[in-house]
Amino acid sequence: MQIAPKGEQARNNTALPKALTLIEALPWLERFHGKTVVIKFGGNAMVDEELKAAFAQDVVFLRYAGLHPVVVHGGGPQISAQLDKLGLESSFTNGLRVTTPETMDVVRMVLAGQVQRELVGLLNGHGPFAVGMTGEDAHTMTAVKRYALVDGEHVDIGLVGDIVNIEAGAVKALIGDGRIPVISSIARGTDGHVYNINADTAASALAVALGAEMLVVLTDVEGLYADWPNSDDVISQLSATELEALLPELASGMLPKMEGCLNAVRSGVGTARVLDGRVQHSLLLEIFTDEGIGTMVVPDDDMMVTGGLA
Ligand SMILES: Nc1ncnc2c1ncn2[C@@H]1O[C@H](COP(=O)(O)OP(=O)(O)O)[C@@H](O)[C@H]1O
Ligand SMILES: CC(=O)N[C@@H](CCC(=O)OP(=O)(O)O)C(=O)O
Repeated sequence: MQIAPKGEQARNNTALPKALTLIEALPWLERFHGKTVVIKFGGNAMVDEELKAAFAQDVVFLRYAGLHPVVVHGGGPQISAQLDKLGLESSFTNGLRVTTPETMDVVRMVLAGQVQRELVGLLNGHGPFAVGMTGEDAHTMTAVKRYALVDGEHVDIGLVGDIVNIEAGAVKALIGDGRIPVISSIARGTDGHVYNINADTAASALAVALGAEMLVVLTDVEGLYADWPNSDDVISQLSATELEALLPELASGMLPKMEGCLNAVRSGVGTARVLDGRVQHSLLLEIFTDEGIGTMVVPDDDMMVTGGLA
């Protein structure tokens, strides 16, 4: 038994700020309780063990707070490292990996066999929550071959797919069972082939199919820079129409992310956010505190609302 001297706990001046921080989360808890949040965890944000562990804590926190988190993960750098180890060439066209059948085997092995397994393991360190799957499972994601548009020409980039259908039943069943689906961006083709899908595109399509409240993309920059690479001023909020106007200027990895955000908010997702995954607990800070961090894309008619409350 431990007995505290009378009044000591109440006078303890470190307690109040902690309580106030918790109370700051109350309106957001009220707002997001029971809502689905699709979180894309980019390969570039998985830079160290501490960050990955903090990410897992945040996702489980969301689950305990009554939200329904769904994780779609990337793994581009991890795939490139493995291809390199195997002496296989790796190249990108318009931010998409040129995917030969041999490359596809490595993509599948790294995403479903390594990255997804690691995230599932970290999440399940907190309880029996995470279930890993790929878009192939239960026909969750169906794709057709995608061509890259280069100087007006359609260029063949191999087994890269565009999602044409999402069958969200399996993911919804997992959510209904209190699980946290962890999904690799691989799809079954209408032609029976297996396709490599950009993970931002997959997360966006899934957010739409699930009727998610929010799409959150964790990457390795603070958000969308207004004038990249010349300045690091981050656009904190923009409307779908404003984003659409910016798309032609965007380069490399940012293009599929912002296209995904645009597609999401134009198709009924409440907001889409790009956050710095290198900042520990950026997910919790974004969802449960008043200071929005990163870039938030809102539907055109929500543009008047500020501070993250779209
Ligand atoms: N306007 C922009 N604002 C921020 N980053 C940009 C912009 N345009 C291009 N980028 C690049 O996009 C990268 C993020 O995309 P990517 O490397 O594919 O990340 P991830 O692995 O998280 O999907 C940034 O590191 C940056 O180099
Ligand atoms: C078609 C295509 O480019 N697929 C990606 C899939 C992984 C991914 O998107 O990972 P990040 O989010 O970490 O970039 C690739 O092969 O790298």
